[in-house]
Amino acid sequence: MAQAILDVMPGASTGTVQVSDPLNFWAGKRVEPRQQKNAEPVFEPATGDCFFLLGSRWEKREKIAKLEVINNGKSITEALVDIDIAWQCIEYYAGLAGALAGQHVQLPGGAFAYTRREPLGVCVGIGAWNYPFQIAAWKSAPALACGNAMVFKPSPFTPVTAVILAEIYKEAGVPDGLFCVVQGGAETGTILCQHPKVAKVSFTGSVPTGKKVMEMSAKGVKQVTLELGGKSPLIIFKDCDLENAVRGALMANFLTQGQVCCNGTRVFVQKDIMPQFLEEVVKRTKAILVGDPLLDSTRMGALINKPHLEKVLGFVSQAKLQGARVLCGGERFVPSDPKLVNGYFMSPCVLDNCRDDMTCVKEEIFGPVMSVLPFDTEEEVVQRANNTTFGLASGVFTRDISRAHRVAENLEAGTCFINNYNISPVEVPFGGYKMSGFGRENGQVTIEYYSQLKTVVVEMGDVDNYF
Ligand SMILES: NC(=O)C1=CN([C@@H]2O[C@H](COP(=O)(O)OP(=O)(O)OC[C@H]3O[C@@H](n4cnc5c(N)ncnc54)[C@H](O)[C@@H]3O)[C@@H](O)[C@H]2O)C=CC1
Ligand SMILES: C[N+](C)(C)CCCC(=O)O
Repeated sequence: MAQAILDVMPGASTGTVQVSDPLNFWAGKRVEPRQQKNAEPVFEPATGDCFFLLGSRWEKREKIAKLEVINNGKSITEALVDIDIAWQCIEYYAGLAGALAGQHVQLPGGAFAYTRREPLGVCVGIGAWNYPFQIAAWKSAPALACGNAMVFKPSPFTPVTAVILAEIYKEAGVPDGLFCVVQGGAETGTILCQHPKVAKVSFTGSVPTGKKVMEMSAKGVKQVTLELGGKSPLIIFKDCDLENAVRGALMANFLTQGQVCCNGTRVFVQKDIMPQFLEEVVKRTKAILVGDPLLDSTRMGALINKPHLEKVLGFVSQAKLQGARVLCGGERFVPSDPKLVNGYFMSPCVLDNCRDDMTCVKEEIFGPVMSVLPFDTEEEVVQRANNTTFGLASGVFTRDISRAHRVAENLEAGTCFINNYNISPVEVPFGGYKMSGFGRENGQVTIEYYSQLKTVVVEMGDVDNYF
């Protein structure tokens, strides 16, 4: 089954593919053309081509990415990466499915026990709108690999691409009902969390909703994974490679229009290098091309909706009132293309003169707004970095290897990036400390969150009876 799912995931072409094709994850392997296995190809009348059964995987990748752009507003460049991360995730858990194993435990007198890793049953996935396809893959791939069924509810703001994932699974031969998508908002989510036949809920979203999901799940003693918000620190020491630190700060703040839970939005910069850092980061931020997210040249698309754009702009206004200085951006952006004039675009913003007690530094903005804060010493910055109820991610830029690992150890966060930020290889666990949630996605450990362990105890002799 896992192999069948991979056969229809985007990324690789059908037929024999060239080893030299760096974009092809099946490089060098023979992949059976899908139409040989399925006699009923589905044609797309609008374009005349056959999307799911005949189009090369490479074309599918592009089409799903375009749908994700329309779904979410992020740039096509980022959407393509999201689709790649999704198939990599499915490939990874497809591989792990065959590696699920128990333990054999020898007991006295020839008796022994063994453990079996068993599915939980029906798992519910509830997604946020910022990575719609990727979140659906991050939740469903380990769930299905562990033998569970999943009912997935995307955010009502981004209902489209989770359905495409369901179609891919179906085409691969996943039985009806094993991965279902239900649409809806809070009411639908509530029904799913309260349903007596649901064994587990994996939720990605805000802290307030996460608390509700946990409360509802507690009533049915359901397992929960919570991937919630963040206000992550990025610490830049004066001994860093400044060029890379600036790149890291941009990666930490401006992906998906800044609507990323693990973003490093509190950028602590050691005072000695503050002027150089600000000059470079502002220059680079001003150069970010905002506009039509379907164009290859665009680097930042539109925010998710009008109320959210207004909320983010409101954070910038409040920051100004509280004494922050806007070094660039922070305004509604109207592209010259007439068809985009009503879009929810804003110019990416760098705030200087920030203090730890400002709202922009304390609260999750979930938009393209970087707050820069000066610091003097390592001890001081670690204490300030940890002074938050969140704990999703963190980052440190330094050339001092001892310092890097010492800081990583002392930061209260589920991830610490050293000399990089916001990369997410499927092999490594992702999840929060403190109010950013618990449980993990990605990595081998996620198997633990989608399976349960049965112990089987085997007696080889007589029963030792006390009565
Ligand atoms: N840690 C992580 O991996 C991520 C966390 N987030 C967080 O998500 C937030 C933004 O996403 P939103 O979609 O606005 O969050 P949200 O919490 O409003 O909604 C998330 C999902 O929960 C559903 N929902 C809403 N009320 C519910 C209820 N009472 N019961 C069950 N489900 C319910 C929504 O329909 C949606 O599918 C940000 O705060 C961000 O930090 C976003 C992406 C990733
Ligand atoms: C892919 N990455 C690391 C940029 C973000 C993933 C977490 C999220 O869903 O916001």
